[in-house]
Amino acid sequence: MRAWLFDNTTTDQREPHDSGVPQTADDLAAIGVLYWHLGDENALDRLEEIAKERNYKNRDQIVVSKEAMGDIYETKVKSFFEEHLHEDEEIRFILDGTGFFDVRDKQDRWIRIQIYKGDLLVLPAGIYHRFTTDASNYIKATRLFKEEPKWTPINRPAADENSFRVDYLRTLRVR
Ligand SMILES: CSCCC(=O)/C(O)=C/O
Ligand SMILES: [Fe+2]
Repeated sequence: MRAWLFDNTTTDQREPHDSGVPQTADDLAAIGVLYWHLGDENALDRLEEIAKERNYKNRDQIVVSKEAMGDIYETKVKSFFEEHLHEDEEIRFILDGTGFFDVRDKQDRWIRIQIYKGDLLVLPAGIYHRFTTDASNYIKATRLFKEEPKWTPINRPAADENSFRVDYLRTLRVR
């Protein structure tokens, strides 16, 4: 994982958009974003331990690529990049490839998080975020869920009064 403040330019979303201001795992933890690098050896055993500790009961796999998605790839990548939240954690273990998750910090700036094979990223319920593939146009991930998947993305600003959003902001003490 590597993270930085997004530069807010409007060129292709798949470019790094690196402002040159790095962000650390502690900066992410301050907004409730959890990160582990599970490595190559024993990564799956470690994933099972964390899934047990955190009660992640369900999972599936997703491949985001032109090859896997065909004609819907570009539409799908655009929809992942709409600013949204979920009423459950978004939990992704990266099996292969790379991509960018953008999350809003307390000052409403975008932090861009580049994720790699062996990374486990957990976004809390209620955080505004978006996802894009990078220039490689390929990522393969395990998606984990506490219960049945709650897929529905709730876009900003419609989600501003959502109770999961309000609760999340309370945990940050910004509301
Ligand atoms: C690397 S997983 C693809 C992105 C995704 O599943 C999602 O829900 C983004 O918000
Ligand atoms: Fe999402």
